[in-house]
Amino acid sequence: MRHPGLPQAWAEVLVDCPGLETPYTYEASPAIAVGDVVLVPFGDRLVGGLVVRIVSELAAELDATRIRPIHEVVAQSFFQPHYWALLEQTASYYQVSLTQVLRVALPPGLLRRSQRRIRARSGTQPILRSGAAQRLWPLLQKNLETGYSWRYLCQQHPQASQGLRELLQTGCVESYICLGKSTQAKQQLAITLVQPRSPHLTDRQAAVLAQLQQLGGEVWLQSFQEQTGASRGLLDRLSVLGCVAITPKERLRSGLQTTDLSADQPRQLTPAQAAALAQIQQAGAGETLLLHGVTGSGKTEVYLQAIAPLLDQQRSVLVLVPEIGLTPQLTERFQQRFGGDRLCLYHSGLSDGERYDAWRQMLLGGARVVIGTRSAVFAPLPNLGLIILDEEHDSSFKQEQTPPCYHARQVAHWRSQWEGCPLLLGSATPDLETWAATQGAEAQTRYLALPDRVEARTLPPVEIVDLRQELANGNRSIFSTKLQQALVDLQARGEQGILFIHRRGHSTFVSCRACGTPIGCPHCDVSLSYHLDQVLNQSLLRCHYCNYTQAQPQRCPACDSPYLKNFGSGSQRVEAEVKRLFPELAVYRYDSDTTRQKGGHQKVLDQFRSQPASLLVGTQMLTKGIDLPEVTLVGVVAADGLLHMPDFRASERSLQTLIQVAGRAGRGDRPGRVIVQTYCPDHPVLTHLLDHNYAQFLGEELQERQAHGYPPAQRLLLLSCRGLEEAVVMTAAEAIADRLHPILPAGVELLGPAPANIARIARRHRWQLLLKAPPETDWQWLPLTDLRVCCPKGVNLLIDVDPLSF
Ligand SMILES: Nc1ncnc2c1ncn2[C@@H]1O[C@H](COP(=O)(O)OP(=O)(O)OP(=O)(O)O)[C@@H](O)[C@H]1O
Ligand SMILES: [Zn+2]
Ligand SMILES: [Zn+2]
Repeated sequence: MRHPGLPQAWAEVLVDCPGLETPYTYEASPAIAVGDVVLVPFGDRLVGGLVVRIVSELAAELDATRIRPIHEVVAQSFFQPHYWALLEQTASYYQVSLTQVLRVALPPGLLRRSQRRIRARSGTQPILRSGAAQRLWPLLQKNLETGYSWRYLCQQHPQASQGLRELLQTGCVESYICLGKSTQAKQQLAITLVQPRSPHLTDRQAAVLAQLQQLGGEVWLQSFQEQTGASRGLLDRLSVLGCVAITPKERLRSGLQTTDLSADQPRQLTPAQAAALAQIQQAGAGETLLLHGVTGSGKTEVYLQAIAPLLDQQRSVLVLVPEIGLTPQLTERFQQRFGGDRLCLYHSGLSDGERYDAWRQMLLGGARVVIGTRSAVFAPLPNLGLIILDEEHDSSFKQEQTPPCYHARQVAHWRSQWEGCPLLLGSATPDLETWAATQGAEAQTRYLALPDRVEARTLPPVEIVDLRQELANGNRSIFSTKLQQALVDLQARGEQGILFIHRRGHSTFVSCRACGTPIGCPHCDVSLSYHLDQVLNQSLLRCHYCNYTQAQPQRCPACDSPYLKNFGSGSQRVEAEVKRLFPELAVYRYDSDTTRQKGGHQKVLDQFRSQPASLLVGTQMLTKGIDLPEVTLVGVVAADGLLHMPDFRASERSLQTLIQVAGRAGRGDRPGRVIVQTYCPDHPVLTHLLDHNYAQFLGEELQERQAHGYPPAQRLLLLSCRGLEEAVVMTAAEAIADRLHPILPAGVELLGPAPANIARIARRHRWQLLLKAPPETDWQWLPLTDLRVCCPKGVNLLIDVDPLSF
């Protein structure tokens, strides 16, 4: 990484100031390397920064005489070399700068919050000139291990910074970065088991010790007292006897709430689970495994048992989940198994301070399990033993719309190789590309299957209802006769059910009966959805892309006719219909409108779970692995909205969604039942839903993709131009096409430019180009700088490697 041979080098430094995104250039000595934490002049101050690039030639627009040198190196290679390599690999693959990767990987303000410290190197004895240096040296001898903060030392002598510089020059002291303790990190008393047995214990004391042991030997004092009823006096007595220690420990702001969860014991594995676990434990460094387990087959139990021995060996585990909505249940299970102290949550819902805390804990703390969403793939865990990606087919692992457009599964794959640990992908409906990698003689990924549900539970039978027939029979309700009867039965038996609808809101669009014009968003090329605001008791039209909201007009904006009609149903309408038809059922809506607040997902699920005869009406969110054992009925109100998406992945996505929704039924002791309503009952996706043969579907779908040259047969890259003025955006896209056509490598195809599926979102027009290439080609030939030059001011170019939406 170092560049000693270069005659003159410049360093691009990411300056740690809020809002600054592009690096600044400084003159660098040959000793400076990428990844160094440095101090640089910025305005009239000195600020911390991170060296992100060393260049030997200065950009033309920069004036060499005005470039200032780096003030000094604070810490060399602050990041582990393979962590840095991972960031560089991500930047290079996704065609973005390292800075853009750093922005998602590191918590904001990392350097600002960190502390610069100085310590003496042992065994050195310098000859010192200045009084300040002579004064500081003996002080540094007093704490050889961690030294003192720069700030503290500066308070010890008026010329301290000069003295410190002299000390640094002699090489007998070193400067390093220490992640500062955040001021808000709370301390709380914890009780730790020291000695489980002692000759003179009373029965009560012995019982309390046994309980502590059962809870894993270390818990928060307060929650332990609440759970066991042990008095503080009794615990203090045990502490005097040397059986326990009661000490303050740091409590993470991002830490888990102190819920009184009972400890959970590992389950006796089924033969299939045991076989999968054995393979995971044999997996080699950097190996990828796919755990394809049908819904309710006990994948999570396999994860838990794969993790436990690693923690005992002081290794860490990273668990990535698609969305935070799914995390409360999963977190709860992990917490019950391992205890809250060994778990850490990391997701974008945390505040900057919380993210910083979590980061610091991960860097400094011992082995632990981190559960997080997409960006947690960059969590700086020491000594990784395993990476797990649960629901690996979920598209929220891919960042879209803002660079870097990375896929956490891809980054996890590289990371497992750098760290030498296996990567375990889990799903009931694996992604076609993941599955394809398990096939054939040169399979890259080991395939593990859990073909059955645990405890001999069966997958719920699926019944398809033809809505055309319902209409012919005079049923104009959104519920077929069969689904209505099923809801009546559900109510009579006091059971729980789920209704799935793929759109939120009340109606999906409003249009004029006189002229047929749908009411559209003024900022996007989509129609507005009808919402009923229960608080304001007002009818609203809302855009699901830019959130533009207006009151429902009285007359058609196009022809002034008063006859407006709502079409298509969303979750709100379904909820209202159920309430009207089945007043005795307790109905809860589970969509992004009702779960917006912190802890909202958990709250809705808890309410639903506590009612005997209840119904959960929800959107896509329902598919994310929630485990509700009492649910016996799943109804899909209209499958059609899913089936007809304009995307080559439409079949794969809709079958995944339907299998996942159907999989919420019959997970407990009572068998489940699934009713799917549709206007096209013969759609191949529904045929495969009926036969529960997902692998066969994937096989057929793979052939389709090969025939049409889509992934995994070909690689894709999307170049998307966005801007306020359509003509300017279009011209930029055409200029890019002109620049690319003459240099396309053999086998690479360029499609477009053309407007995106939704040609305008939030007033920005979108024109795009799609590159298709054989799987072995890379994108390094793309002249990125030139392409950016094609885009005038006001047009943004987004590069999406392996895009998932168009
Ligand atoms: N070996 C086992 N014996 C008994 N019960 C088990 C066993 N393994 C898992 N379970 C229970 O079965 C239920 C389903 O398991 P789990 O949620 O792990 O399945 P899953 O495959 O992750 O499901 P999904 O993908 O549908 O979310 C859970 O309540 C779990 O506690
Ligand atoms: Zn009209
Ligand atoms: Zn809009």
